[in-house]
Amino acid sequence: APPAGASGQCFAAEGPGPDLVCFTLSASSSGRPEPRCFVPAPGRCYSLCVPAAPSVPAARLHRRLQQRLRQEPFGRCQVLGLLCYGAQAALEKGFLIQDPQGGPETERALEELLRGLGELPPPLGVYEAGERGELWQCLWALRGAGGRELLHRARVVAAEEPPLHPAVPGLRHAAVFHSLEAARSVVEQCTSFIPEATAVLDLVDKCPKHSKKGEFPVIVIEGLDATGKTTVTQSIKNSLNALLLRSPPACVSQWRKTFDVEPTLIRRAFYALGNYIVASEIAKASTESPVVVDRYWHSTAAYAIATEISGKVQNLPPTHHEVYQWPEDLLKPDLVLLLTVSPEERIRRLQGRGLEKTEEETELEANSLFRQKVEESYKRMENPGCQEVDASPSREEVLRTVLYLIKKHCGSL
Ligand SMILES: Nc1ncnc2c1ncn2[C@@H]1O[C@H](COP(=O)(O)OP(=O)(O)O)[C@@H](O)[C@H]1O
Ligand SMILES: Nc1ccn([C@@H]2O[C@H](COP(=O)(O)OP(=O)(O)O)[C@@H](O)[C@H]2O)c(=O)n1
Repeated sequence: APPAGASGQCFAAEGPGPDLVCFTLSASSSGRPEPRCFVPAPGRCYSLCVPAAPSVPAARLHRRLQQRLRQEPFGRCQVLGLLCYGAQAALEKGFLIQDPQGGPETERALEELLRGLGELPPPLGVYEAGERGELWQCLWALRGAGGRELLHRARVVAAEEPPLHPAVPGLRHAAVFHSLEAARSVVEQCTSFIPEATAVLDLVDKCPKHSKKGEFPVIVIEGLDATGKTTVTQSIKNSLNALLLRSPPACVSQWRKTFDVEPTLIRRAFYALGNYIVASEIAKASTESPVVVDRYWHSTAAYAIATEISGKVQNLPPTHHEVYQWPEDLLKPDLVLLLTVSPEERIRRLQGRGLEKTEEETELEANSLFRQKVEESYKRMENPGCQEVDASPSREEVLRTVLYLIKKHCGSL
């Protein structure tokens, strides 16, 4: 909900610069300081937002806007992610577009972009400085024959940062799925424009529902890229005569590149379904031998949370939040080990693998925040939680530690 005392809407801009900037829109001044730096003169500032409710058409519209705003003539603008509360305090997701030059071209291009979206395009927000330097937002609905109608004009005043990041309440429906049905229904809505969605659903529907674990232990290895999951899971497989599985499973991995370019809602639903397919493989395999799994639900949830929650680690949902709870209808492993290494060691290992040798400093900074959020989300997972393993020592030593923990938790094998 908008922060207490907000009499209109609240805006939270994301991106470089301030982490979460909140503004209240109100008919009269609240006496709070004016956000003077919001539109740097002689620049102009605009907003475009679509409903943040978990709907496939809205998610695709957001993605379309994002792609168009990366093209010309918007190259000279700074485009920031924007979360805002619209009518009836419903969360909206979109973009704040800052044009440092402030000519008429950007506004014309934005109008054209919106008109190109077909019927009922989202309104265009235009920010204007008032006579005394105060800031106003005008919300324009685009009409036929090049016309537009003013829907709303309101004063922009600074607001306090809300106690919860605005994306937190919607996470469970927009990115972190807690049931097969929830993920399935999203992918089902995509069959008309993603042919692979039908193939994924066919595989899911062939799996027995509510798979039960066999008598052998099931161990999941989690961690960021290059923390040593492949190395450790291979070694466990050899040491314990275990079957090695991974999520997403081989049968859907050829479709990853298709779903990876889709909006969060669709992409995360695909990975969630992958976990249910793996669950049925685990159920079968664990009647015959120990099973080791390279990534599972904790990866799907932790990456989804970390990408949806912009800004600093403190913006993550608080500990014990419902997003950190294991889905009730997904087979639970006996033990989940989280491999962690220092950022420096992780980069050494990435480079050793011949990937990403050079990175811009700013990107590294963004990556570092992202990495921290993924790791912290992993650590907050519950029921089952992740047990952390320092994976910085040698391969042999890491394997010894992991085998010791498996014996301790799963008894003699
Ligand atoms: N304990 C370790 N010490 C040093 N290098 C390691 C260790 N474990 C893995 N590596 C190396 O680090 C790189 C990433 O490991 P990998 O197992 O592929 O990680 P992941 O599967 O988590 O991405 C590989 O080149 C691997 O050989
Ligand atoms: N169970 C899983 C596995 C991967 N993923 C996604 O896939 C990405 C990493 O997968 P990957 O196979 O490249 O990882 P590595 O094997 O390189 O460590 C993450 O960014 C997640 O977004 C997921 O959501 N759920």
